[in-house]
Amino acid sequence: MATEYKTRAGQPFDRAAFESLLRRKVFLWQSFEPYGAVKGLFDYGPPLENLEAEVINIWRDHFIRHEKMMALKCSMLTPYEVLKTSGHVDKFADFMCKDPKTGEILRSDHLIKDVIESRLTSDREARGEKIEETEEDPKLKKKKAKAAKAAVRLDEATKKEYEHLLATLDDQTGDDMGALIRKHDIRNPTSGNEVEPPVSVNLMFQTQIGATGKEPAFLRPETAQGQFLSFQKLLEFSDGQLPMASASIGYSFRNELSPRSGLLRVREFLMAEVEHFVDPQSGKRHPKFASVRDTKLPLLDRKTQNEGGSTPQIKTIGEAVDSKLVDNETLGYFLVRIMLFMEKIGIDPAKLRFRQHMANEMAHYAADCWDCELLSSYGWIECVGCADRSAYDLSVHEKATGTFLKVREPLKEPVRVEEWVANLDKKKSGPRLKKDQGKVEAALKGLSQEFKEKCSLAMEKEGKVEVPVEGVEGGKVELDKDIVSFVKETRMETMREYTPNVIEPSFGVGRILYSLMEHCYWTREKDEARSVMSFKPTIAPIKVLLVPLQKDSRFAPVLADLEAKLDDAQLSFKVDQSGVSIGKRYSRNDELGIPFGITVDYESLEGKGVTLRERDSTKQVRSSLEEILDAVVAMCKGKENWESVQKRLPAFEGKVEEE
Ligand SMILES: Nc1ncnc2c1ncn2[C@@H]1O[C@H](COP(=O)(O)OP(=O)(O)OP(=O)(O)O)[C@@H](O)[C@H]1O
Repeated sequence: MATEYKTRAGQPFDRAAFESLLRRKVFLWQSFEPYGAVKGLFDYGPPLENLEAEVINIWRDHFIRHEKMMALKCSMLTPYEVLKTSGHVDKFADFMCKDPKTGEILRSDHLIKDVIESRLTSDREARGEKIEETEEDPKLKKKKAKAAKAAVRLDEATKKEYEHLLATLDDQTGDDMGALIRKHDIRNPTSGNEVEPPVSVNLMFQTQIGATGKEPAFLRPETAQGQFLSFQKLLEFSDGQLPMASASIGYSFRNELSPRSGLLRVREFLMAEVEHFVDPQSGKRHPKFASVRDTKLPLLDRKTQNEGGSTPQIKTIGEAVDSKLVDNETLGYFLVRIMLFMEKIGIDPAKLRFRQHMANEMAHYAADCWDCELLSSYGWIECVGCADRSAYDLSVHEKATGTFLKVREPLKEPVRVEEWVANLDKKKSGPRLKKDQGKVEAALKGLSQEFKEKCSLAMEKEGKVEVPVEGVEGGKVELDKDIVSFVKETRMETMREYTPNVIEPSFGVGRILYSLMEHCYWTREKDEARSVMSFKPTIAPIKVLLVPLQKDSRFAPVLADLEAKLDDAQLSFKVDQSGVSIGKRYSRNDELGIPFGITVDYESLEGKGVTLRERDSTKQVRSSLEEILDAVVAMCKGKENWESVQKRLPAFEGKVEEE
């Protein structure tokens, strides 16, 4: 569906102009440009690198400090076995279709989405529907009229089917997508060729540790596994108390099949992930849920999507959790905290929604999953995944390694427990089982009560049993009554052991930064459009612009004083002493999103203060250097806003020189 994407000032968004600003002001560029650039890899220039640092600072404060999370830094290089156990080796894949004639590789869901969306656009053009608000542009008008002539009108049933298909695309398996491609004659849009059926391709970058090749490894595709494998240390650090949470900020790598949409789909990206461990018997309640209960969120649920809808309902998180729309309090608490974080950094609340995962989209072990999606000129994009991963990860790693990854908690009252146990006579079994001894021991421990009871009966009857054992030849071992016995034992239990469940908010920092830049971008309509990046003062990459009225060495002492004071206040600043007019200097720095400009003029030399200009309103106030600096520091630390500064400091009465 065509999204009428507008800037914060309500203007049609001009992506070409926006991208040109990003290039001109060196926010980012494709990596290794002199060698022809590599798709899906980007370098950040000073404005974006600083913006990222500011956003990360707020993330650390909002999550790690405020929620008392345990920050971790885990290795990016990950042994094969870890990711085999987690399921990534077998399942971390996307479906791709190959164009057999050109060799082009296309991601199956993107291919379907692009073709179906373009058919729907063509249908709207054929119906003469207005697609974007750029109708006034005569060139575009002409282009549209031409497109409308060539456009293909769909019948109502097909149109409905296409709309439903797009709303439910995330729910399709590889086979489903193959069937859709055949049914709707979906071809490679660039060549017009038919494509081969979807095949699954793993997205991890494989490598090896050491030179022998004996230790295969991957660059991690997420930071989570390192956090799970640090579980015991985390539990020790939190004095054995749950709930507890770890957090990690670091790079992840995915060999995306068709990187596109700039920073939205790249092959190397910064993630900020939280693993919140909770006792499942607590009903996954959150101690601070009451403080967020009445917060309203835009929630697009699974049912609405299944019916082809895309409009979220506004509900309080209290209502959503009470009605079980959101599975539990902890998940609900994090959805609210994610939204508050987004608002804190300056994301437009009208361009944010939470979308529930469809049944097939969710990992098989997940209890519930919601994505925080942000609207950009590319449509709604997942920027944070918030999943309830249940006990899956800790359980599989415990099973694979034999490491205890549970919580042990004293019971209020001892409980009498009757259970079947398998007793292995190690003296006798050692020489017979040899290297398999450990594996058999682990397998016997893992047998269910039911299976152990059956084994005891079989032993009595036949004197031997067959037990499944992972990692041995044939996958099973025959054991006779000489070396193993199955008996029912009664004991008093004083401790409870359980595997915590994990709620995981997972942030893609690059996607958030890109959306944020689009949300902050607008143009000042004057003789010609001038672009502005309205970054909040708290996150702006550079906080202050220092502009002497003219190139004149007499300004040097006041500038030096200002610089020292800004430095003392730990505020980043830029001095623009170039010969061009003040207005031009302001406007070219508006493109960098510098929120405040301090102008030093001849009156400043007589101790009559300096002028402070605010980027978005272009309004100015004048006061003593100390008062202006106090105001700037307060606004950059988020302690005061421009409205209140304007009330307490006199407006600048002189000529406001804007280009
Ligand atoms: N290729 C990528 N480029 C940039 N950010 C990404 C990429 N893949 C994932 N992310 C970010 O990491 C977050 C968590 O990853 P997750 O595994 O949930 O994503 P995903 O469901 O695989 O994303 P998608 O379906 O868009 O590929 C996402 O919400 C997103 O912000």
